[in-house]
Amino acid sequence: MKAVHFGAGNIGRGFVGLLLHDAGYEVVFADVNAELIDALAASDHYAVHEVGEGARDRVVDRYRALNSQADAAALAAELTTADVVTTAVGPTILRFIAPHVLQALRDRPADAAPLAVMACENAIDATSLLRDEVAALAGPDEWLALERRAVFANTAVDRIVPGQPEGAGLDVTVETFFEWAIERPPFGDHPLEIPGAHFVERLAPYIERKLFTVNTGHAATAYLGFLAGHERISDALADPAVAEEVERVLRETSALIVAKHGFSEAEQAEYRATILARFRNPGLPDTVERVGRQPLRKLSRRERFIAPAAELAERGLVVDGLLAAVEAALGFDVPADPESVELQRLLGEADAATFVHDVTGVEAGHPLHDRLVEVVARHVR
Ligand SMILES: NC(=O)c1ccc[n+]([C@@H]2O[C@H](COP(=O)([O-])OP(=O)(O)OC[C@H]3O[C@@H](n4cnc5c(N)ncnc54)[C@H](O)[C@@H]3O)[C@@H](O)[C@H]2O)c1
Ligand SMILES: O=P(O)(O)OC[C@@H](O)[C@@H](O)[C@H](O)[C@H](O)CO
Repeated sequence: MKAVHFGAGNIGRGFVGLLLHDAGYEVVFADVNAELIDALAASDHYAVHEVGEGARDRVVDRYRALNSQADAAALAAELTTADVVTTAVGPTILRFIAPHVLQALRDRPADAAPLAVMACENAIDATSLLRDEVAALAGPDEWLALERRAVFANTAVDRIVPGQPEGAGLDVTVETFFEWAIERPPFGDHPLEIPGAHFVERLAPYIERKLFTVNTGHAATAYLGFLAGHERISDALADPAVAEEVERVLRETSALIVAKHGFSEAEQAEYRATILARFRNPGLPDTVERVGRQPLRKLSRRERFIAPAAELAERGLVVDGLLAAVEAALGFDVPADPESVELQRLLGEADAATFVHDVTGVEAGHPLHDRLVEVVARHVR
């Protein structure tokens, strides 16, 4: 069994690659970072160091590594005989992966088992997004012939893998916790066997619970922590003023998760408490800059703040904490992050209504719209 995994970064090496390896797959890492790929190719293993209760070290071996930009022919050959394709590159990069997947479907023998494609990104329906990019590249006629050569399954992945310190090499430090939920129905009678993953009939409750609890809480901690002058996520949450605000945000998104997906209040409260304990893990050197990265993506319509706030507002429920977190995000000014630079440029140039329209995608007339404009108006310069 062979899996080609795009994105040999933190979650790629520290989670998806590890679980595929443990499931018995020969993993082929594909990445555009030449230095990383050369280092992976030059080594025959790397270690995943867990931190936290019950931590143990794991070794990933029997992998190969390919530069997906410089060595497209070798990548195409690997894809032709792969069973599984996964990605962990970031949702905005999926369109660059689509041509490789299309080529793989074209090159595969018509009678080969369908290629299982799973995008492991923090985004709702990320695999569907990738499939739509592949279908658009193919065009309707060719897609009709090719689509049966693949199974596209949406997934939700959860494990905090911080940026790795300088000099760590290929090894990755991760938390002990992990969850990988995969849509079951696309596989029909032939589900994959990945012991670390669980297969679910409907992914929406899992991805929304994860994105609107873990990632909403994480991003709120990052933006509020950044403004309070904290560098690490664990330090930000040790600040009572930040912790109180983050808990307020999570009470709001929990109201939505419980109302919409039928998790009980007790179950959701326990999930929330586990997550806050994970953020507080002092052994995890996670930073507000990593967690707050790409603020424009995080402020977009289907993402961790605006999606739950919009649905809560539609239901007439409280969104004050989420709006305070959105306001904190507007203060994320990190020169090394191109989206932060762009955010600050927009705040300097656009009027509040244009900013709300262009960045959050919330339209005039929506119950959240005017409140967002009020928030942004306090920050446009
Ligand atoms: N780190 C986490 O805690 C975590 C947890 C769950 C989900 N995720 C999600 O996983 C994805 C990756 O996050 P990460 O933290 O591993 O980021 P990362 O920056 O560490 O890794 C991303 C990797 O993708 C590579 N890449 C970029 N463009 C590429 C391309 N065109 N083709 C192939 N590779 C390409 C980069 O070189 C990099 O090695 C994101 O969607 C993130 O939201 C991250
Ligand atoms: O990866 P992002 O930028 O979407 O979000 C940053 C973090 O919240 C995220 O990487 C978490 O660590 C992860 O989602 C935990 O499962």
